Amino acid sequence: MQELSDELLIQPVAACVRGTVRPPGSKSYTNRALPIAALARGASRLEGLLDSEDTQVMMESLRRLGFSLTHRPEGTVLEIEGAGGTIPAKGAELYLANSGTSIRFLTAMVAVGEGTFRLDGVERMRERPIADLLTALRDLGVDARSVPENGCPPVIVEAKGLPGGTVRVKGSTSSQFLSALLIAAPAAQAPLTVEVDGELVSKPYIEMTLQVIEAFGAKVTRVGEQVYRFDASGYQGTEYTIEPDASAASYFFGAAAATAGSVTVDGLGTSSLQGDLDFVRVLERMGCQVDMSENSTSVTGGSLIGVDVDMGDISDTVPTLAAVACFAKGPTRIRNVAHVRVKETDRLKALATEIRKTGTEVIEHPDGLDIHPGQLQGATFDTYDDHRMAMSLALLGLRVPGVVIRNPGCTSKTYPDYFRDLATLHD
Ligand SMILES: O=C(O)C1=C[C@@H](OP(=O)(O)O)[C@@H](O)[C@H](O)C1
Ligand SMILES: C=C(OP(=O)(O)O)C(=O)O
Repeated sequence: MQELSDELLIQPVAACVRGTVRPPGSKSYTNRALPIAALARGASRLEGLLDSEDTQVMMESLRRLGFSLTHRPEGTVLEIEGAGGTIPAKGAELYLANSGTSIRFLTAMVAVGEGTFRLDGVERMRERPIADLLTALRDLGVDARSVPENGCPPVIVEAKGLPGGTVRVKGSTSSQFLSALLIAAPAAQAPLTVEVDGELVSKPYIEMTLQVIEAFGAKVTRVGEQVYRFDASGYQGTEYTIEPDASAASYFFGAAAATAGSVTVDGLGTSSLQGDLDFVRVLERMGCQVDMSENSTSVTGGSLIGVDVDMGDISDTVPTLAAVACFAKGPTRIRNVAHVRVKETDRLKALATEIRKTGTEVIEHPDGLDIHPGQLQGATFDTYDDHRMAMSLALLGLRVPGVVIRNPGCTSKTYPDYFRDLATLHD
């Protein structure tokens, strides 16, 4: 873990960034593999997992739920003894900080157990919606409710097993509600069919969820477009390797683009299902060269042109693009990402506020941003306790002198060593 003070001055590169990086394990895969391994029969061994706040709160919660987790000295290897579709603890209080995946996945998971489970997080978590998931659980017969009755945490689940049947869930605010039900479904008491009700944001995460479910031996039948049937036969423990995080990789690709440099990300290539790897296709449209092999991806920057892009499927990379767009010739329009207003912070408002400090004109739309690049000046950026604000705004400092990141330690949510790794690319 890096020691960081309250403010970090970003050193501009002399010419451009160059090098190879391997970001830490994927948060999304780690936080799927952990609850699934806990629900499985027998032991699992997870390799390459992410060790950061979002995964620590998941691991700590699984311990509180009575599961046995053993970290190997290698750090990124963990062994976990599954309980065959049950929850050992008869009730627990779980603290999930500001980890959306953790609180959503665990809210559905604890329904398979017995007892009273309370799930809560930081102040901001108490503003992040979970109502659509609670509604779906109640429709299935689970007593699950928002304590303040505003559709947000804290949440209480009075569990007595997850019934089978058919359930519809809304996915227009977050895909995590659907993923949560899919993860719990193989441990239901009877066959369960899960259907998406209406529009679904962040779609690629659903393929990731299904991939992990199947890797742990559960059978899922795709009955129709966004209709999934499970036969309640449960999960089987296994050895599972987690690839690097594609959202984290976006900052290094962004660094190559912003400085007309060249960066290779090791461990992520054509074989990856992580939607955020498609961020490189946006950079390609802006004028970068992208080279992908099965297990690595390289981006080489050149002169950049602005783009008009729908980021609904890859919304965690909105802050990265917003930063890179400041170096392009011509405006960039980011569309279809109203759902980023309910993440760690309202990212559209926060990005507009902070990027304007550089002298760039930014227009905030209900579902996106317009960025009109101009002469850039240094600025001290507030980061709103949002790891992605800190990681993306730092890219501006690679070229603009005087960029300071406030509370750089907030990257510990998903990437504690981010600034150390970014510094390895300096020329
Ligand atoms: O399922 C996942 O692992 C995630 C889904 C996305 O959330 P939404 O579906 O809420 O957009 C993404 O923003 C988050 O970082 C991780
Ligand atoms: C939105 C994010 O995370 P989560 O929803 O899991 O808190 C993120 O990592 O950008």
